[in-house]
Amino acid sequence: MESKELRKMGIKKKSESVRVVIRCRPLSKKEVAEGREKVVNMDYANGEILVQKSVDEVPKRFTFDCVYDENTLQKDIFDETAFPIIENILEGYNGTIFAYGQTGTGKTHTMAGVLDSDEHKGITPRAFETIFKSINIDETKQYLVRASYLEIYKEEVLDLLNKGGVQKLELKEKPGSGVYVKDLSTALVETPEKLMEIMVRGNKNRHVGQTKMNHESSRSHSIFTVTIECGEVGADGKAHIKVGKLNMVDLAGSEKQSKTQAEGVRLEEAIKINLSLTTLCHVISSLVDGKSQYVPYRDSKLTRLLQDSLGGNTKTVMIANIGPADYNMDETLSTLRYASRAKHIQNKPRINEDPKDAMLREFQEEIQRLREQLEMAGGGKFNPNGTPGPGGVVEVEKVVYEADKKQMAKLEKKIEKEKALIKAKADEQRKKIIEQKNIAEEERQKLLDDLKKKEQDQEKSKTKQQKLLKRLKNMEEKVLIGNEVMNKAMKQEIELQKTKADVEERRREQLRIKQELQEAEDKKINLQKEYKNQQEELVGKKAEYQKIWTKYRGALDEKNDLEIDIQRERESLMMRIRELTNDIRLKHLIIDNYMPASEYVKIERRAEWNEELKEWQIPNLEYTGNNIKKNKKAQKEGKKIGDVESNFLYEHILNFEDDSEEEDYKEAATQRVKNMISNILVEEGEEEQLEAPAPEQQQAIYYKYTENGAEREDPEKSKKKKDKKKKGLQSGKRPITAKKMKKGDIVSMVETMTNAQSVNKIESKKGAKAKHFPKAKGLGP
Ligand SMILES: Nc1ncnc2c1ncn2[C@@H]1O[C@H](COP(=O)(O)OP(=O)(O)OP(=O)(O)O)[C@@H](O)[C@H]1O
Repeated sequence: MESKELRKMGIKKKSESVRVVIRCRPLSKKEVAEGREKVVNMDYANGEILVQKSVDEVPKRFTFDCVYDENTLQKDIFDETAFPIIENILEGYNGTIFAYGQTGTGKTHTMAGVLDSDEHKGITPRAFETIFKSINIDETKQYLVRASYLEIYKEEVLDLLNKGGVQKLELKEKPGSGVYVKDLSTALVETPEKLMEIMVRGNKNRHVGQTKMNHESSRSHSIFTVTIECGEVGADGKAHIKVGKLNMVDLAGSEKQSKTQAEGVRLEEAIKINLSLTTLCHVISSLVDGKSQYVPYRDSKLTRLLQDSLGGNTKTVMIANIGPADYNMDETLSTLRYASRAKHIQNKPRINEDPKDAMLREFQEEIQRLREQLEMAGGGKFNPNGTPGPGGVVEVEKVVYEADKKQMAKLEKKIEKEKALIKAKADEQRKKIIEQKNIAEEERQKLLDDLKKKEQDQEKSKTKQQKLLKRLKNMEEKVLIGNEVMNKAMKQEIELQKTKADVEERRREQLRIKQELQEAEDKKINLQKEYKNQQEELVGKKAEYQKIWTKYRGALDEKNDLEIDIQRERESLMMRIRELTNDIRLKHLIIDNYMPASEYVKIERRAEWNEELKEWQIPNLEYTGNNIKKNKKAQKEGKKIGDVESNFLYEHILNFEDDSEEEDYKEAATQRVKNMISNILVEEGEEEQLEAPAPEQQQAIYYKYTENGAEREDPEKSKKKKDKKKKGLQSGKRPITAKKMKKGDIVSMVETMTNAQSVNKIESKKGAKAKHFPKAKGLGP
């Protein structure tokens, strides 16, 4: 059904994919000589290609509408791939056949081939023949065929048929008819031979050059276009014109500079070629990924001219040419990937019906005018069966054309005869005028001139008739109509091609279904695999989960145990902290109340941390205070000087009733307090002396303890006091608390001593003096 009718019925025309076939050329002689390996394997029956560099590599698999290996005949690839498109062109569709691929892979061989070889000629010359065969066997239609040939060289559009030399042309766009080339030469053709002539002429103008990869490399993209207009009677009984356009495109090949080693002009060409091919790939990608709003057709002349063929209203076949050799594997894979993508491009082919600018209509109108003029000029009846003319019934038009041919032949003879008759008549009359004797010379001349003019006018009229006739003949010759007496063999040939194409179409359909089924099957298997994997994964995960759960439970128990342990430890630490805090409070109490702040600072400043023993140490302990005294005593008694214990407390804090009590306490007390409160006090500035100790010179510092705390005692006074003590005199100022103290009971001693009330009482009694000594801190009332 026609697209117009479908549209009227609100049915949208179905879209169809770009058909993609692959052709692999044989290994070249050079490649064989170099020992190149074949990495491409083709399965024609399944439309499959496997690319594999080595046996242990997983092959890369691609499927296409059809795949052709190196043994494929030119005729077969034409019949199966190009013929169906050509059939559609004659029905008013636009069609594009384009060859794409790396340089030197056989694009030109596929499209043009060897023009003068029946066996090796390519798609384009075969298309010429088929077009005319198809026209000739159809007696019910009128056709007008015209051709143009252009190339895109370094991003310039050049007219290959321009008689005045190659000319740069501009691209224009017309709403409705799309992109076209302004002022491109068009040749009307009536025979396949004329098309061939045109092609050969155009090829001479093409940019072809030698590269490292191909000794006759196309340096430009070429497009040979054949436009076929067809007049026929539609279902409505009226004549309609359909216009089909066939583009045969031989692209320049993509090339890697590293391989072609192109330089200068060749490199310049290669850059432009690669740029436009990259744009072509971008166009393909944007058409296929479905996300792009924008398709970059305008980024190159090539894509602009192919706009209708890719994602437009054209039936398109892409022939992707590849090489079989290992060293081209990357390019082969790249071509196959793009070809694979191109399979998904959707076009919406439609029949071009009754376009306003159909040339055939202009021809029909002109022919009608010529007939009428000839008739008026006495040329006889040109339309014996009425006036079919433009828009008339083609069936009748064909009869008219046949009648026209006879009429024209008759008219031609008649005009020739009439012309001869005019001349003969004029000659006879001229003779008579010359022979007349009774007229003046002047009058004779006038008669002769008049005769000549008449003869010329008559001749002119006949020449005009002849011109009209020739023009009519020419125009009618261009309008092609099937020939009833057409060679039976030719008809059979076309029929055979049609049948072959039908069979091929069915085979492809089957293959497509098979591929779809295979894809569905693969998907199913993958899903099953995935499902199986998921099930296995689930079992694995369950076991893992169990493991983790057990671990978690264990960890939880451990955490609880730990928490209990920590709690326990915390409690014991708290106890320890309490103990220590109490201990520290005791130390503070002792320091604050029994040691002047200045002395405390001195001791603190001199204290050193012994990392090894993890304790604070005061250097030169043995050379200080009572130790010296003790040492002296020991020396006097002839004893050896050994370790001297601090007797600070003994000497300055406590007074005991007897020696044994004294000794016991001394032992206990020094153990607990000796590191905190040393009895070694060295006057500031004595450090140097400490370096080289002279015990006799060391001056002991003494403290006296009063109810108000500790204060430094004058050494002289202290000496006297000691002397007194020696004499058995009791000091009246002895601390009351010391007397009450039990052995080792420091805390009770401190508590007694620091009883807040008594301290307060003392403070209130002593007033300002008490303030010079720190008070016991941190103890409860
Ligand atoms: N199928 C084939 N059978 C035999 N020979 C082939 C085949 N395909 C290509 N060749 C040969 O390989 C060579 C290169 O082919 P061709 O010129 O057609 O490549 P191309 O793809 O058009 O290259 P470029 O892009 O450089 O123009 C030519 O000599 C051609 O005859």
